Amino acid sequence: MATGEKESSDNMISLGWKFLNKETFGNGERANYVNSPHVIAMVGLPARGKTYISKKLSRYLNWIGINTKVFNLGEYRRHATDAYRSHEFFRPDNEEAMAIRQHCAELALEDVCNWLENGGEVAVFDATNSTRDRRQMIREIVVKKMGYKLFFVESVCDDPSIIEQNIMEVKVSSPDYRNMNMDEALSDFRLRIEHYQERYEPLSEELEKDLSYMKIYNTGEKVVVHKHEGHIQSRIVYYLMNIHITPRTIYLTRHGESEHNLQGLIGGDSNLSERGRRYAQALAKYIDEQQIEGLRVWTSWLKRTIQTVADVNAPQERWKALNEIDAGICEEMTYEDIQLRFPEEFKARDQNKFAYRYPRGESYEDLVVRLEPVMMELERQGNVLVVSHQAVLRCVLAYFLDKSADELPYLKVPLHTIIKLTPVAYGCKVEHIMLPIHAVDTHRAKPEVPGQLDAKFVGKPNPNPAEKK
Ligand SMILES: O=P(O)(O)OC[C@H]1O[C@@](CO)(OP(=O)(O)O)[C@@H](O)[C@@H]1O
Repeated sequence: MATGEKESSDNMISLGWKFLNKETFGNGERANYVNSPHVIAMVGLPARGKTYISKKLSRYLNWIGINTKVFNLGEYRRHATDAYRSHEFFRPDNEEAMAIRQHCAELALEDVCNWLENGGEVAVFDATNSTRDRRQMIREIVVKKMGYKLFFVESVCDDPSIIEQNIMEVKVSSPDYRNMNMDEALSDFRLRIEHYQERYEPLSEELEKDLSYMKIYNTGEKVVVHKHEGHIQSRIVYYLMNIHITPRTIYLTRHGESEHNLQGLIGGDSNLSERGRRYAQALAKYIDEQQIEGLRVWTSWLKRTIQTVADVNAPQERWKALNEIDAGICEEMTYEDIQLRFPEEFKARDQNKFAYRYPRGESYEDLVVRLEPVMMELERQGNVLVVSHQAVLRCVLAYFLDKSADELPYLKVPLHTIIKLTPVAYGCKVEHIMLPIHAVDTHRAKPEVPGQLDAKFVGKPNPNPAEKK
């Protein structure tokens, strides 16, 4: 069987809906599951979390292989008008400013269309789009002229504490307020909201019955979905129903050093090494000291992760989906074994590590598909410690840190290190906590010449490599 093929029809099941529009994987291209380009247009008053939703949604869609880009109208406006001229600029009766704002919206939509014409799949139009006229204009261009799908996402929020938090976290540090002190910026921003409020027309079931949209009230307290169409829109609705903004922390770590790690063997299901066991104890102590409220612990089904959390005092769940990448015919070999026995395979992996699928095994791309339900559940949870493996945690990190498919398989996830992720504003704060127990380094950087192996991995061929499993 040629590299990249998977032998059975369970392929269709395991890779699920990705197969709707594309037959092959492992060929260097990512899945293409968008039939026609989509525009997701945000709706809502300022400080309702539209940019947060846009960025988060775009990160998720890119991670699952849908080429997505955010177009933020505020940036076009800042570009068109050299400096921010106070809330007055947003008064509905300011005709000069209105003309500039209309022009900026047209420019942004032009860029949206150009981008979608050139291979983009989903464009997120991050603007207030708070009047029916504006939404009509978007519909004329996006649906009638270009023939794309259009889906509105409205964020409705009347909880003053959420609005206040949003203003403090992101608005006062906006480039608009570069030359203003915080109090001035705050009161200016509140007046800006009032100007929008004068003309704000929420999406209406009676008056805009032909539009496809979803409305999210108070960051998810209630959700209304109207005429959503097709696969992508269902995914978006499902995703946005699962996310929350309650502060929490996610801790990621690989298992302690394993016996296989010591021997340079990939995959398998070995026990922890002596140093690995010491890491397990140190991890339990660290977690205990942190006093993390409501912590849950997730591991894979493999012995090395389960042993790593043996002394961690918190409820535990095992996820098969967190198991390490299946290296197929290369399981329990060293990189050197693979280079010697399957040189073409070894080289092919270096040429496109994300898409490369081990014969009878998996690719990183497969891993992302397998991990999608885990990430969705992670979005719903509070504090979680995820104990998994090098390849799996690269995929998890790429999701949180918005890394591309090219960067993903080379992200560094060293042994005996806790990676602490805390959501902040539009992204994630990352801290690396290295516990002081030495471990081997299993990271293989992208070689300059595909198939090349650096000294670190040479000289320990496995005397008894596993035959095909
Ligand atoms: O994709 P590469 O860089 O080969 O890394 C994945 C490999 O990392 C290893 C260690 O070499 O992970 P882990 O020890 O976390 O289970 C292998 O099991 C796995 O095949």
